[in-house]
Amino acid sequence: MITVSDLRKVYQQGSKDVVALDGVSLEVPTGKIHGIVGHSGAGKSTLVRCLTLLDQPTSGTVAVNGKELTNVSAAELRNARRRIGMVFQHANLFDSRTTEQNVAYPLELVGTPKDQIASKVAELLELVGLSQFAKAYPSQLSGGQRQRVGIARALTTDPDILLCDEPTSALDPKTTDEILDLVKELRNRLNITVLIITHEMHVVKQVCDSVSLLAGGKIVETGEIETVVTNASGRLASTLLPLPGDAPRAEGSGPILDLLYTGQQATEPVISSVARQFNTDVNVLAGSVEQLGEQQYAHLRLQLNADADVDAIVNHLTSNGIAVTVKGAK
Ligand SMILES: Nc1ncnc2c1ncn2[C@@H]1O[C@H](COP(=O)(O)OP(=O)(O)OP(=O)(O)O)[C@@H](O)[C@H]1O
Repeated sequence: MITVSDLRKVYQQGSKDVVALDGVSLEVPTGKIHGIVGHSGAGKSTLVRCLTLLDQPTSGTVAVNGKELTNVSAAELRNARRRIGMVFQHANLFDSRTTEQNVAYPLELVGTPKDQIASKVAELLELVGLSQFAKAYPSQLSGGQRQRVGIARALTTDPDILLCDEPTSALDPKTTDEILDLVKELRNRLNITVLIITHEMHVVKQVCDSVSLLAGGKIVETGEIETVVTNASGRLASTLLPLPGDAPRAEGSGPILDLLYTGQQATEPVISSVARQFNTDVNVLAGSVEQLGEQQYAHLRLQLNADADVDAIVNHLTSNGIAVTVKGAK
């Protein structure tokens, strides 16, 4: 488990203070995969640097399994850093080292005996599916394979947390999915806690149990995927489950409703039940149905008859667990 409490980072730029992190608090339980998304300048890189203790936060704490990593002595810093394994956008491998030598590097740095290094490296290469590439050099590996080496290297210290900073941003869609599948498999096998910093919503959809939106150095929205996707007033719902951009324009003056809901409700005949019970036509203006993790989610934009009883219909839908926003009539 990682617990971030009221983390602040203020940089000095000349006489000006730049508040890069403005009271970030976050708790990710053991074995969960949490995504952190945000636009450029939101504070993602600063958060990564503070979590990996490369940068000292101005205030606030970071704790792994209840043990505080911030404010440790210089002597303890190295051990504290080992609790968090780091995966970067580019694997940053040594070109002159083979796969196994790259993975061995962090263990050599701390003087691990050679036989222990050999068995640990073999175990990790097996885990990431690269045993047959142990003697290959980075130039002989694909981008996805290089990222697997980076992941194996991040696991050499048996970290409690795997912190992945834009891990798939340099990869094509197929390789992205393979790496995300690997991250999920590692979580399942090692029960490791994973934090993924990303600007790709696909990553969140594919692999995350929960997500936070970072903006202006603050977490402005956070929660389990199911909660944020069906929170009609949140910013993440429409980003995770956008309607097609070329949705047909509404015609007439009938009210327009946006519906967000999950698998359980998706199996109910929502549209026909509204039409039947409330005696209105229901025109589907746009729709998006997606599988996120194990669940199916739907986002529908409907137009009703001008004289439809909107309040009663909204009540009916919300009592069935569907989040509804009335977009007004056009
Ligand atoms: N060393 C620094 N000195 C001064 N200001 C900084 C420093 N590092 C970051 N900042 C500022 O802090 C804010 C957050 O920057 P940060 O790099 O963390 O954002 P980001 O979300 O990672 O953006 P990107 O996705 O573009 O990398 C920005 O306003 C940035 O200018």
